[in-house]
Amino acid sequence: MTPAEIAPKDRLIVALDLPSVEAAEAMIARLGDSVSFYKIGYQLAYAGGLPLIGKLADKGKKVFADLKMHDIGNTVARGTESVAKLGATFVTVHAYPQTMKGAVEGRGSASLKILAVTVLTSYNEDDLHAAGYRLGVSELVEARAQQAQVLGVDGLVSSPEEVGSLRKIVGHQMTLVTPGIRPAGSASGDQKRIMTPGRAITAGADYLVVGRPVVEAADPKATAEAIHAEIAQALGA
Ligand SMILES: O=C(O)c1cc(=O)[nH]c(=O)n1[C@@H]1O[C@H](COP(=O)(O)O)[C@@H](O)[C@H]1O
Repeated sequence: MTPAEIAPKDRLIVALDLPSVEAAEAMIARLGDSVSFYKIGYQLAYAGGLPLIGKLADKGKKVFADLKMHDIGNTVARGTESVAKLGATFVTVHAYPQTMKGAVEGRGSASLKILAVTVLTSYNEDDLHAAGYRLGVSELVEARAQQAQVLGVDGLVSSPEEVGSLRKIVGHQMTLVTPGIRPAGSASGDQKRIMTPGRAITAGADYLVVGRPVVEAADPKATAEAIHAEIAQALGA
């Protein structure tokens, strides 16, 4: 499937940032058919949530295993080899050359797609500087995207602010996934580089990751459906 063929509703990835498998299953039941793609990250994975990947896949849902791996190349390669057996569609690694190379090697011929996290959406220029980087956000995102592309990584995670320039660099060869999504009026929380769903899609994102605005909403299903409508409108679908 080319990116242009992804249905508006399948472009929303709901982050199951919840404290237990029970809480995640209750949220999945509330969202029902409205959500087709889920993300399992630190909070749920470390609370016993990894088997949910296979369970969701068996029900026809897609799962993004947001494990943000970063270690010596061999460890990342062997870890990716294990993740590839869980049934996930995407897995994240941090966009360091050895890490990305290890993940691509460990994935081998499996269908799992490797996404490289460029610069976290909670970081701005000052945060990068404090972490010891000399490049600014857009320069570092672009440099890492170029390295990821050369190493055979499948997609990039960035804020929607960088998606336009990333598209120019990687074309449609790589999948662009953007967290830092905030429907108009919702709290930004710890996110610093944010956009509304409609603007992120217009900027060129393939998939939007949304956590708290959906899972903490009074009506998560209605909120997810409103995001779908905004995505469809932005696509002119
Ligand atoms: O890899 C990610 O998904 C990710 C990368 C990034 O740069 N920023 C970011 O927020 N995320 C994840 O996306 C989700 C965003 O959640 P909310 O801020 O609650 O919408 C969280 O699960 C984060 O771990």
